[in-house]
Amino acid sequence: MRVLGIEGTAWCASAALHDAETGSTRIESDPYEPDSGGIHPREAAEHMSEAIPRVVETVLDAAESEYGPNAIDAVAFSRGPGLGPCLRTVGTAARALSGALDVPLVGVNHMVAHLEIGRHESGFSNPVCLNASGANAHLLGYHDGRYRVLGETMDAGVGNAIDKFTRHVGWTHPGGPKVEAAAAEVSGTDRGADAADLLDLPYVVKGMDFSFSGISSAANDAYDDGEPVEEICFSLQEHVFAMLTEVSERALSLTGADELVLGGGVGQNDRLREMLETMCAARGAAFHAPDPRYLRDNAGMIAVLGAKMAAAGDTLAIRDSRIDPNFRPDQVPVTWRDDESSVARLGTGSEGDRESEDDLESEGDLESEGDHDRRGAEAVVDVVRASANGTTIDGPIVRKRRIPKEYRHPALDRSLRRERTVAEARLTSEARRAGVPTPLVYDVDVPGATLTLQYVGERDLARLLRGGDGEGADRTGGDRTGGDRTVRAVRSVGRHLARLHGAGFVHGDPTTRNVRVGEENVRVREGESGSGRTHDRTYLIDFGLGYHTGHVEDHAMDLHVFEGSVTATATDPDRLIDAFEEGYREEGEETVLDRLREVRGRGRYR
Ligand SMILES: C[C@@H](O)[C@H](NC(=O)OP(=O)(O)OC[C@H]1O[C@@H](n2cnc3c(N)ncnc32)[C@H](O)[C@@H]1O)C(=O)O
Ligand SMILES: [Fe+2]
Repeated sequence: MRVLGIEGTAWCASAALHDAETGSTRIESDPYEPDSGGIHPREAAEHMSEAIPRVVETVLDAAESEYGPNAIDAVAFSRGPGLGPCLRTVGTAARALSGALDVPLVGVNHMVAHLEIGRHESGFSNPVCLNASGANAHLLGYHDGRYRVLGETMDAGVGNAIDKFTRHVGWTHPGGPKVEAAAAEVSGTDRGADAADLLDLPYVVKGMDFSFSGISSAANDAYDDGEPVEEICFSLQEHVFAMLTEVSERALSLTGADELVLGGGVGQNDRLREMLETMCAARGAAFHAPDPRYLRDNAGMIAVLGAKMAAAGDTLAIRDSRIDPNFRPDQVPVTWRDDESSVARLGTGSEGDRESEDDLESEGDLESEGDHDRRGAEAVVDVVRASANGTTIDGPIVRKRRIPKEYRHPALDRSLRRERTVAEARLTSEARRAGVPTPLVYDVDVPGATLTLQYVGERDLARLLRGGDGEGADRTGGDRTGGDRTVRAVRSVGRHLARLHGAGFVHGDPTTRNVRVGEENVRVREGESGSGRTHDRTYLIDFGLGYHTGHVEDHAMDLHVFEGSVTATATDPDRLIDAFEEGYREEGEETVLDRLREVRGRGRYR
């Protein structure tokens, strides 16, 4: 199968021919280069209408001279997301060509193409995908027929966030390569590792979501204040890419996946690639970054995915082929994958750390086996048996140490570990005072970034979700189905978050991994059969990203983060999400739920 791909979502007019049999791809691109400032939508559209026919013709001519008159089996085009006027030009050209050549039309989601090209090249079966492009920044993972958004920017795309600064400085689009070159002047000297070179900029991650609006403005302010532009560029990269690397690691940890692929134009940046590579190496995950010509916008990725879709029969009738400027990656039914398994691999044995922890517990040999290590996304957790903990504390304890992250600038790393250790200690206790079950905090060692905490629960909610019906059924006494057990657990998480918000702070990272679930004995009520009864207690842990805030938006984000982690990993997310929101409604404010719906529906392509 040979597919003609056409790309033109914003700045790059491009056509490509991909031959699925030989694997060869020929790409012809013509970028729009504004004389000043950023992308002007009207100019970009004008560029597309001139350049698209040209690049298509070049590729078609080459195809015909190589393969003869019936060179093309399908025409694939990027349907969105992107700038409407640009997309319309591409759509019109693609429809006309599919008619003229009498071959099927394939509508490709540009963001899914950015991620599939890495999967295609690497041969990874089920990676977490980081899309770092101009107008977007997503973490995606395949689950139950779609690429789910595990995390994403809450405002600007990563490239746009950087370009906003370069526009302020007066540099032309694209700004990313210029920032990289300027930053290299700092990191090229050994001053790079020196704390003095790193400007303090906002670092905002919320679970696997993140925000760049504050950092762009702070970088602009630093420039206006006379900070050297190289140092701003260096600090901007260190912060922005560390945020992306951190959320990628959290996604690997949440899903249990051990493969990461990179996509998008910002992926051409060496420092970002280096950070991701370092992070993956440290946790034993495989990492793949495609060749730069497949990272920046190009029609090769459209043709490669187009060929897979066409082979799966996933083609479009002309009347259904409208473009979609807000086309989200999770709207695309994935028809072309033969591997149906989910990116979420918890409980299948590929994720050693949590698995062995739970085995240890279920065999009831925590005390006899002794100490046990676990490595989460940011900390190493030691479970210490009761008789060896050297205290009078009855029951196992955990020592949780935030380990240095080699990928991060040392000064940034130190301050994050310190801040989060302090926040966790403080908010874990505050939450308990607000009536939310949390571990007792026995000791805080701020310089060592280490907390000593009570061991709570038996397993995390992520594992309970994966366990499905079988797991909970016989462990909960009167409860018939584990499904009900998980529903009750998520409802209580809703109540817990409402209480935190009522007390004036957010958890910051309420994913299913940060909820522990354990049985608790309750007294037998009169007339009830059976010798005893237990019910579940759900604890919130890991308050390191929490902070005090009364903003409805921040409260809604907490709910969004939790729902994101459920949607990405649960088999029947809708029921769970309803229960979670019911729980929140019981104790929280309706305005927060209204805002949550707004956050969810927000188009983020700016
Ligand atoms: C919707 C679609 O039009 C859009 N595509 C897009 O933004 O082009 P893409 O090629 O994926 O990414 C361009 C961005 O990539 C940045 N970029 C290019 N080289 C870079 C580098 N060396 N370091 C940092 N950023 C770089 C540019 O500054 C620009 O912001 C998208 O994928 O979001
Ligand atoms: Fe792109």
